[in-house]
Amino acid sequence: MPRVLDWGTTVIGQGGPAVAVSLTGPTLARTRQQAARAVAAGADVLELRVDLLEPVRDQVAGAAQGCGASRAGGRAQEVESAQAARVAQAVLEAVEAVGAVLPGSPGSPGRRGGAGVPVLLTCRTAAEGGQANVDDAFYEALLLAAVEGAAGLPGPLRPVAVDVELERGCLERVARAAHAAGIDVVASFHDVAATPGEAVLENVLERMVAQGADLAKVAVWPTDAVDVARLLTVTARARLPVPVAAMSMGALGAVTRVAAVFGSALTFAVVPDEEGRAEPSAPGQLPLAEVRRCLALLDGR
Ligand SMILES: O=C1C[C@@](O)(C(=O)O)C[C@@H](O)[C@@H]1O
Repeated sequence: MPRVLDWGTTVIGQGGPAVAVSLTGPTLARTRQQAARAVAAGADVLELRVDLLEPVRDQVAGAAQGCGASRAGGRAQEVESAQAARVAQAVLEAVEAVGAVLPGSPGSPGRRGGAGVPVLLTCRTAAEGGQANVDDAFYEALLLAAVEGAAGLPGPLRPVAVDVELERGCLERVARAAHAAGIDVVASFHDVAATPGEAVLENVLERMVAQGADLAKVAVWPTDAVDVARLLTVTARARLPVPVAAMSMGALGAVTRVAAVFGSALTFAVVPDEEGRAEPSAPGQLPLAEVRRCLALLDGR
């Protein structure tokens, strides 16, 4: 049996998939509204997609310029980590802004307690379909600075987990720092163009575990139903010591977001805004209420 993750009000890896809602901004005010709506709609996890937030993107854009100039001047590393620290500061301000609107849950004190719905901190890189156009060294420096800063936040404001892309090459080092800070690690693999073969997907999951993942997550693009079936097969067969989350993107893959029997421990849904507009963080995400209904219908127990 894989380990169960205790994320305060949410348990991952037990009793069907937890439902996450991504906060996509782009302004901090909008992010706060999205958080409040998602909580009211019953989200189990809030994913803060900082790569989509204007204040963070502004800092990243400034950093890219600074790094280009510093490379020419030969002080690349020093300037890069100073820039990463500045971006991390913008990330932490967003974390605090969201944490401040979450209702407290007096029954669950402690490190993962106070704030009710747990927050997953994600900075998705451009190569994986996100907006953070940073190189691998910068990505690592940013995550390390963000984790270090997050460790200093009061428990109720602290993200319960940080997302780390396997293919950016820093999972093991970021996992070590995150664990020292009491923060779990969601290892991610994204293929926004295709669904790799079974052996590749299995290898991805194994590498995630070997490098310190607490949750192993893959999101891939299907070109036909066989791709979707393959992802579900890999998910169902996975025998890992940690929970697995797997989703096939787009309309074709939507079934993977609502079919609990294959064993995915986490699914992503949207909560429409006051005008009924949904802002998915990836194609194929369905409204939270429908996801809950499908999960109950297709429960399989
Ligand atoms: O990794 C994932 C899954 C996802 O890509 C999806 O397909 O729902 C959405 C992302 O925001 C999240 O970080």
